[in-house]
Amino acid sequence: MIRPSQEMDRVALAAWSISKSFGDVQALSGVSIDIQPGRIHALIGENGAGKSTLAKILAGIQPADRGQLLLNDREVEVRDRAHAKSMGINMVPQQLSLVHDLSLVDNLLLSSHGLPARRGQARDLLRATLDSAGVHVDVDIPTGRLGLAHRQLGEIVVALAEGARVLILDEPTASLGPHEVGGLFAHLRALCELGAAILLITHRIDEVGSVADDVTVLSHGLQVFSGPTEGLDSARIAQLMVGDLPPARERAPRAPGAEVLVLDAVSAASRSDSDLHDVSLTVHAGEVVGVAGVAGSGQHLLAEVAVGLEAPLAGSVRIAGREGLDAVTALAAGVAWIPESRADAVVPGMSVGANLTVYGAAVARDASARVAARFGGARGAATTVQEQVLRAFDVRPPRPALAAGMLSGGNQQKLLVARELDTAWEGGEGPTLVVANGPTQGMDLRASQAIRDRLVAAAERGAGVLVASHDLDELVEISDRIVVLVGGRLVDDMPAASATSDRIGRAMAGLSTADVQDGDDA
Ligand SMILES: Nc1ncnc2c1ncn2[C@@H]1O[C@H](COP(=O)(O)OP(=O)(O)OP(=O)(O)O)[C@@H](O)[C@H]1O
Repeated sequence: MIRPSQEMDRVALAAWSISKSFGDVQALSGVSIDIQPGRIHALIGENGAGKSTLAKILAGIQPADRGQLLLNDREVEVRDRAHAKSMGINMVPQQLSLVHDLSLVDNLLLSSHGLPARRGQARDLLRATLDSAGVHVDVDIPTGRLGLAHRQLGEIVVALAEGARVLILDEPTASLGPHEVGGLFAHLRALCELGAAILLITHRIDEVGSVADDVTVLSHGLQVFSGPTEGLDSARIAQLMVGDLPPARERAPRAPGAEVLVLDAVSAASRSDSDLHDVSLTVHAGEVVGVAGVAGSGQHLLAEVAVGLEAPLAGSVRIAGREGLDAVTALAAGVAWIPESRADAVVPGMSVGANLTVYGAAVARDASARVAARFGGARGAATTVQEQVLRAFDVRPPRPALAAGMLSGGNQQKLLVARELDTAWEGGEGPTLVVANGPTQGMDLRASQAIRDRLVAAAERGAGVLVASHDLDELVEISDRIVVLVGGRLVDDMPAASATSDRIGRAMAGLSTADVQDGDDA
């Protein structure tokens, strides 16, 4: 539990009537927010609503076109990020900013521009912050070797070591499981009690009710609500955010077909996840297999093995009937790949249209395959076709010529899903196998539902679908079977009909599920 030993200076940050546009996109129009010390303020809204833009303005990363910022009721001009940090305002961005090859100590040296000036000082400062925070994270190993939850905490601890009093957290829980989320919130609440002011950007409505004291809801750059959460239930918050949702897609009955993915006694080694031990798993055509597990249980590595990005140390992997496929060949052969981090599959400097034509995972791993066209010339051809695909997947704005990095995080994810799951390109032929790791992370309610529907539709068209998610309700909704990973071993394999969040949760915790099966499911 984060327990700094001393009370912090109490800093209140407010923004009044902030507007910001990018070309003809009005990202924010007259938005106001009041972030008070000792309180957690949630900032929510659909993908592209303007949350990250507002957060970046508060943190001095981007200037507003109009509006005022007030620190403890005094108007301030936040010149840049370093200036914001000097006033105690710091932001942990959506894509974590720690350099993976560097330790927390070196990351602190890097981000604090030489203050502290020497490694020894930086280490002392971090250790003191960690000690007072009651968090145990190795400050000397490369942060890429830390689990995701520890990296997230590491970012926060680095921000605290830099003197943060107002902490802006852009979707810190998007890739964490329920257990890690609970731990993180306990830390945040403890920080609040010592006087920190916290702005929490999230898509998880349940978090707003359970952890936030205040909430601001944005929609299309406009503020539709700002005030205490007291008296607001989840349904009302969801309605404020996205209006009324269409019902989930009806499932058409389908019989499992041929084997499209077979892992036979696979063991594999990971740098940042659990190693896999003796994993055997088959996915058939027409079947959705869900993978559950607390963060770092091996689902990341399992997904990478399933698309040929990681070779097993022992055992065999057969993708679409072929053994020993590398990722580039597998992707070209009709495997759709939605990795855990969209940064591994969307190239921000390339246009949205060009991103529709490249290999996903190969982008990050293999520079020589960087612009390998997966669909020959067909995809590159017609801008109008690209526009149609972007609209079909609700990518906003649907402009092929825009650099992909200009899209909001959620819209980049929609772009990735469009590239991997759209079928129009290939004359209606969908992928043979879909491997998706956390496909709805950071997506709003409507977009999450649309992605789930697309995955089920892919299975209905005959693809085998392997999907890992921390959202257990999501797995129960779309899967035919759910397997559970604990420490890199498959410990359970249950038909969806007998899977409840409770039963999966017990299996994830390494508890017996037999009694749940008999009793609690009823
Ligand atoms: N640098 C930029 N250049 C052009 N447009 C931008 C830029 N940054 C943001 N936008 C646009 O501003 C709008 C708001 O984006 P923002 O990233 O703030 O949304 P968000 O609410 O954080 O979305 P998400 O939940 O998907 O992360 C979007 O339409 C986005 O495309």
